[in-house]
Amino acid sequence: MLLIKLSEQNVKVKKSRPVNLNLQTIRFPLTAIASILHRVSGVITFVAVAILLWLLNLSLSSPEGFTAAVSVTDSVVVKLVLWGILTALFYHLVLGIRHLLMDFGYFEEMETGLASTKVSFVIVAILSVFAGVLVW
Ligand code: HEM
Repeated sequence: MLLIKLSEQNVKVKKSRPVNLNLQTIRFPLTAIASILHRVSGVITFVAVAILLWLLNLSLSSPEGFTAAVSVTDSVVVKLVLWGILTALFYHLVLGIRHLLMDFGYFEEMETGLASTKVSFVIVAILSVFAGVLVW
């Protein structure tokens, strides 16, 4: 009996809490998405350093190694990976500079923060096209 009463009380307490666990109703603002992607691009860049150092080492090891490195980068999949790495690096760089500017007190208001995010996205898109031209 006591247990039932206690569990009824529990249910009442839980029901009165303002919870919103329906993920489909939660919308992140653009600035939050930019921030999450900045961390993701940082992790991609971190992993990419190992891949690029391996490729550099292979290309510098010997003339045969250089030919091997060239043939590795000849495949479409590897080109796509390299393009993704460069895009992530450009994203991290541009949004990182925006972040540092915010640390200095710029773009901290809602409107300027949103505007600087949009401008950063456009710059990254242009640099991403440039990366594609470099890779292909
Ligand atoms: C090899 C190069 C780099 C790697 C592997 C790297 C990696 C990372 C990672 C993993 C984070 C996320 C840390 C976290 O959210 O807890 C981060 C944050 C950050 N990175 Fe980089 N990064 C690199 C280069 C750069 C460059 C060139 C800039 C210049 C703009 C930069 C600016 C920043 C800033 C400002 C943050 C802090 C963001 C925040 O506090 O939310 N990073 N970096």
